[in-house]
Amino acid sequence: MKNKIVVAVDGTAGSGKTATFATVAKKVGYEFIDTGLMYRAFTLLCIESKVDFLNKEEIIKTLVNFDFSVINGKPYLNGKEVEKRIQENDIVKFINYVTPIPEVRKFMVNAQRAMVTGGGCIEIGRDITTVVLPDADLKIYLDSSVEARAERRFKQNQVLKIKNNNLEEIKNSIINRDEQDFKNGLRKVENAWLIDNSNIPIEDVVNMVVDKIKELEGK
Ligand SMILES: Nc1ncnc2c1ncn2[C@@H]1O[C@H](COP(=O)(O)OP(=O)(O)O)[C@@H](O)[C@H]1O
Ligand SMILES: Nc1ccn([C@H]2C[C@H](O)[C@@H](COP(=O)(O)OP(=O)(O)O)O2)c(=O)n1
Repeated sequence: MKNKIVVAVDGTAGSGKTATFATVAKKVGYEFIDTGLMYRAFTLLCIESKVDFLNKEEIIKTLVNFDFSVINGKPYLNGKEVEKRIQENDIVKFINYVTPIPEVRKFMVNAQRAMVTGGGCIEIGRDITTVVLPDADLKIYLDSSVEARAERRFKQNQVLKIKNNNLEEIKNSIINRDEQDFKNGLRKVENAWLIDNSNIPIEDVVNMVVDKIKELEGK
């Protein structure tokens, strides 16, 4: 009888967390939670509520109107499906005003912790191995070079037909997001497994992780 485990994943913007671990979750029959969607959806709510992003109180007050759910793998904001909308450039432009606010992070951390009720779950983000799930059975820190991540995001945007897709701008945005993420506490904790996938095909990373989960389930 295998004992399903809790997997916590952090990593830099565009390193491949979603694509890699959504596939891993499918292969091992685990639930997959992408906490970045929550921050993106909340940023969208702030945009729609026309908040002044320089006014932290206004952003914090908006939390009372924030109703987020994931149904059949798609994110919903106040009952409306927002999967593509929250990948648009305006979200990336404003999200760094939202993610550093302690009251916002406290709200999100509580919600994200409550989503994991036991083994059989993979949760990804920036503070999962450090704050949300510090006692996870398996902790992974995924990273890639800025160049590799910019190239991938550029190609991803082409597929998604994201407007104003510019490689140099993406590279600068990744550098800015990294800076903000590190300020927000993104780091590799001692007992996390570092995977640098700059030159490793996604299929190989998926297989490495699936093997590790199966090994730990058997323990
Ligand atoms: N090991 C890899 N090699 C090449 N491309 C990858 C690899 N892992 C992920 N990608 C691609 O990189 C892009 C960004 O991945 P994504 O999962 O959105 O990153 P994140 O969730 O960390 O922001 C996607 O197009 C994805 O398919
Ligand atoms: N647990 C989390 C998850 C995401 N964030 C931040 C990091 C990013 O700036 C935004 C969006 O996260 P997301 O994972 O969707 O970003 P990328 O897909 O990696 O570009 O939210 C966070 O601060 N804490």
